Amino acid sequence: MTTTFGALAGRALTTGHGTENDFVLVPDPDGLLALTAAEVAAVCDRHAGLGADGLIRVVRSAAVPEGRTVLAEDPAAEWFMDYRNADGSLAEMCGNGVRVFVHYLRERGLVALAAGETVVVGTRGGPRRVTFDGELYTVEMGRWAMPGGQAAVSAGYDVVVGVPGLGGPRGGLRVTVPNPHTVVALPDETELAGAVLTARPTYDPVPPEGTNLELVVPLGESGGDGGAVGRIRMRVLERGVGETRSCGTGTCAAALAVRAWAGDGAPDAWQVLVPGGQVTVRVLGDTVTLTGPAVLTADVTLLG
Ligand SMILES: N[C@@H](CCC[C@H](N)C(=O)O)C(=O)O
Repeated sequence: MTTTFGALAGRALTTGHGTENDFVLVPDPDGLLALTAAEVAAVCDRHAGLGADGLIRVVRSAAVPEGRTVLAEDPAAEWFMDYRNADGSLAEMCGNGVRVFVHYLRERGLVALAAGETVVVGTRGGPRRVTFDGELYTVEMGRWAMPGGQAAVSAGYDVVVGVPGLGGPRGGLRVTVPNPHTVVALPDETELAGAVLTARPTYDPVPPEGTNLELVVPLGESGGDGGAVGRIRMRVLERGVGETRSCGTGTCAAALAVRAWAGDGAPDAWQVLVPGGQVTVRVLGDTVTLTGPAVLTADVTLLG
């Protein structure tokens, strides 16, 4: 029986997760690996491979063209997160993955990052500043956008989404962070639980770059010393993966959509509850931050 791990066979890899959105980390500091989509899909396969929602190649920015583009914008971005979805497709950004990536760099001594310090890393979405507080990582996720603009927010939606199990089409709001998301609000957790995310949803119009889909239930707001905090329950269907237990960029999109729907006076801070845990999203004008945990689970070697 042969495997399809190709260049990844025999290599020392590490697994980890951020709120149970799980990844295989592949060290390739000098950018010598030419990974194919088939190899990535084989490693991420949950039955015939290691199993993961995505693969992250850990490479010096200077060693790959996309990393050199980031370095031109921010020379401090020594390391580049080369993120691939489980089907081998590329994505602009991974909010849970970037925390796990920085945790890996710190644990392996590839960056010095004490509590309270910040590191800049490269991603396809541009440079990202990540701060370690001694326990959690906060990622400055960059600029967000709603492609449908104020008209979509006022209407409440700019895409009609058909989700199996929901019994009829729903309105969705597009949000880019900068990868594409469509957020659909549901009235309660019973309806959320009834959505079937193993079957393909329909979109009208069809998003040209594909989309991640977040189903959200707003759970209200509570006051606190730092101001009001909103809470959201979320399930996610990731582009290039399937249903996952968390999606960092998706939690940002969810918070941004619910905040926009709530209108003036809505909180800037949001706790987003996902099947794999919870993260905090803070909206800072036209940018957003994401705070959450990162865990490494195993060092493994794939057999050839
Ligand atoms: N899980 C990620 C998002 C990964 C990329 C996404 N599937 C896409 O194709 O846009 C996250 O934590 O943000």
